Amino acid sequence: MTNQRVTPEPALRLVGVSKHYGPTAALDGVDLEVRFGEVHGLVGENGAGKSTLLGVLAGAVRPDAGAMWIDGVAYAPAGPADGLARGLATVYQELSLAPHLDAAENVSLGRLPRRGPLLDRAAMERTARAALDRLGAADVPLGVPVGRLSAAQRQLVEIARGLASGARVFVFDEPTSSLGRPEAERLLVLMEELRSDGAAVVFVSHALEEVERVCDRVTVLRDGCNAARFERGDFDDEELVRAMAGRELAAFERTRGTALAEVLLHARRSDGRGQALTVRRGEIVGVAGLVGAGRTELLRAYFGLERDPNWVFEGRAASTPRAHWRGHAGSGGAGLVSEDRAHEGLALERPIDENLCLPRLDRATRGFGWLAPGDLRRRATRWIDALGVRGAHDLRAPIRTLSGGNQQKVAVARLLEADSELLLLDEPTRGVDVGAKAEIYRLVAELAAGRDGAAPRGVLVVSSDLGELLALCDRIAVMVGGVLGAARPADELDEHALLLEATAARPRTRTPA
Ligand SMILES: Nc1ncnc2c1ncn2[C@@H]1O[C@H](COP(=O)(O)OP(=O)(O)OP(=O)(O)O)[C@@H](O)[C@H]1O
Repeated sequence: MTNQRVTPEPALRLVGVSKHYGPTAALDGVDLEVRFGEVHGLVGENGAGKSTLLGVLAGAVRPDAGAMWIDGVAYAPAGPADGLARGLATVYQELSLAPHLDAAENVSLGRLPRRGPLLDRAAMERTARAALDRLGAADVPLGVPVGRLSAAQRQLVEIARGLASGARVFVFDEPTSSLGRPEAERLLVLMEELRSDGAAVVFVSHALEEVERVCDRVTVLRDGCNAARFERGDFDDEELVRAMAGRELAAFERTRGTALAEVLLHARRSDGRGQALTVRRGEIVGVAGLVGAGRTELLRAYFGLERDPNWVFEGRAASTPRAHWRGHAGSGGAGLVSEDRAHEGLALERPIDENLCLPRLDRATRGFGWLAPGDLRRRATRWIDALGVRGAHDLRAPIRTLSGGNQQKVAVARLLEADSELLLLDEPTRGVDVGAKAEIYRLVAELAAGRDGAAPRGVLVVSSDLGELLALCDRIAVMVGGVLGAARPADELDEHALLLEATAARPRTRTPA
């Protein structure tokens, strides 16, 4: 009796969890076990069921079948508050805090301390400060609405909220995908620290090298089912990809393009600071930099989405971008894939096929042609096959029913479908799985080279994924504090060099000494 081994209960146990949406089995009998003191990876292709599983865990999605336990005690949440009450904190990629409340209020939300009839602001600040200090996040301001904080700071507030409520299970939903490299590194270290403190950490990510680095075990989902489970040391990212896809995937390797003489875009700062950026027909140019360096602002200024007297634009595609803004793409001119697909990229309530073919529909309704329903379906199906869009059984279903990564594939496909001369891609593969990433790179490279006898296009890519820029681009410039350095051949650069330049206190000046 005294010799009996005590098996500690797993932090989290799920058995046979299922969730159907009409004919789609988002989850089909999924099992998951996560221990205290481990970081557990959860990976799978776009549409594999990861977000649905997190929704079930957080109490936001009601499963059709299955059972769950937290620390050995049955868990059947009726809503998101139940998770936190049972010590489970979910850190979402999108803002899930109350944006108009500040960090101190968000950390104590649901458990606001009172002194008599009044809120005890001093106690709230003490609690928030203590939790943020534990995270080494003294730089997060307490008195600012969290809607105005950076993505990285908001995540820290969410983790602080979990810590303050005594959470022992932390679930991270693609936490590094909207962060720059330094913030992503900080978050990975934080997850490791939570593990050292004995917490259980679930890490959902498409960044497989990060998964390989920090995870003790990894559960792989495919088509809503368990596909594999790996222990640390038993897998590498190639093995993960094979388990996710159920087949070998061809890696993307680009033969560098040949830039033609024609300048499609020439962007320079009106105050003469830094270098000008030129995109010629036939080439892919990348812009690296930290989050907040001003890269997105450059694209938005070009499109006239924001009044910005800092930038002057010239070149063939410079005169008409605004006219082609509707639907984010158009014939001739330039087209943009926005980094904010939910608000600016897609019409979430409109059908999948309309979202895909919007540029053509736009022209059709303007009297430049007519798109028959059969034609719409054919074009949409072609893209769905080319990019492996999962879950698009019914092309007339609203696009919000697709998983996040599959929505992103549609946003990119739509731009590829338009015949813009200049493509501007802002974080084009955020949330996209490895297989589809390679497919998107291949299609973009083909467009730059001139496919099926079409004229070569020019491409400008903004990305926080340095590997992506190095794989895809002919030349890469780094932006620091709104000022661009010189675009240099990608072959002469590596991630380290780009990161060094991006984190330099001052940008390189026009005339090196
Ligand atoms: N509200 C919904 N209505 C219909 N289908 C849905 C709904 N939510 C999810 N689905 C479907 O369930 C499947 C699983 O989606 P889920 O979002 O869980 O995938 P995921 O693994 O998180 O993908 P991603 O990596 O792209 O975020 C997909 O086929 C998706 O289209």
